[in-house]
Amino acid sequence: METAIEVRDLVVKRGKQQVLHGISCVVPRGSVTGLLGPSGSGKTTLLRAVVGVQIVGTGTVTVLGQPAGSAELRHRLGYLTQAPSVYTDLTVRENARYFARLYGLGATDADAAVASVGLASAATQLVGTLSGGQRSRASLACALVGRPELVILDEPTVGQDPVLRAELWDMFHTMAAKGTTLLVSSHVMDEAARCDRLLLIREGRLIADDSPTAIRAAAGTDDLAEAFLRLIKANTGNAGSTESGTRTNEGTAAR
Ligand SMILES: Nc1ncnc2c1ncn2[C@@H]1O[C@H](COP(=O)(O)OP(=O)(O)OP(=O)(O)O)[C@@H](O)[C@H]1O
Repeated sequence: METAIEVRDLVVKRGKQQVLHGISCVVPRGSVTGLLGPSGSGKTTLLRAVVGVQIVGTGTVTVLGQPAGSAELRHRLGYLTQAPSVYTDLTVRENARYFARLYGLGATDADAAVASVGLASAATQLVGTLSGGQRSRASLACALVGRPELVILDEPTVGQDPVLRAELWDMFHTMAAKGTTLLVSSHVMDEAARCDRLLLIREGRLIADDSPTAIRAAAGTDDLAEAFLRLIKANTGNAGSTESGTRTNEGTAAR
C-alpha cells in the first residue's frame, strides 16, 4: 500500500483550546477515505493541517512525500472548503475557467469539470444567483479542475439531493480508480459506507481507522451508525488516554 498522507502525533491548538490531541493515521493512495465525527470533533482542523493552512503545535503531516504546505504540493492538491470559495460575480463557467488557467489548463478542461458536477445547464449563470447546493458544486468543480493527485473535500455533498449525492460519490470512486486519493469529511452514514476506509474522530482523538467492513465486525453490528455509537461509547472515559489512532482491527477500540 502506497501512502498519500501520513499524520504522526498531531497536536493542534485553535485559540486557547487544544483541538487535536495527538492524531496518527495514514491515508492510502488511490482510495476514498472518509473522515467522520460529531460536530466540533476536529475534522476541518485535521483537513486544514493536511492542506497546510493550519498552524500545527507538534507532530508531523506528510503529504505525497512532502511536508504539508510545501509549495511543491500546491498544484498536486485540491481543497474544497466547507464554505464555497468561488467568485459570486462570475458565472460558473468563468470561475472554472479562471481556476483552470491557474493550473495551465484550458476552457475544455474547465467545461468538463463543470459538467462532471452536474452544472452544465447552469454554466452561464452567475454564481451569486445559484442555490446553496449548486454553489457548493461550483466550488467542487474549481477544486477538481486541475485534476489534482490528492483531493481534500470538506462535506462536499451538504445540500445536495440524493440523486446528485450518489452521482458525486460515483465520480469520487471513478477518480480513485484512476489513482486519485480522496479524503472526504461527512456526517452522513450512507456515505461512510461508500468509503474504502474510514477515520472516526471524537473530541480530537482518532477512535477508528479501518474499512467499513472491519469497523462493523469490530463493533459487532452490521449497522455502521450503530457501530460508530458503540465505538464512541467504548471510548468515552478514555479522553485522557495517550493512545491515539486506535485501529479497530487491533481489537482495542470496540471493547
Ligand atoms: N478559528 C478558531 N478559533 C478557535 N477555535 C476554533 C476555531 N475554529 C474551530 N475552532 C474549534 O475547534 C474545534 C474543532 O472544530 P472543527 O471545525 O475542526 O470541527 P468539525 O469536526 O469540522 O466540526 P463540524 O462538523 O461542525 O464542521 C471546535 O471546538 C471549534 O469550536
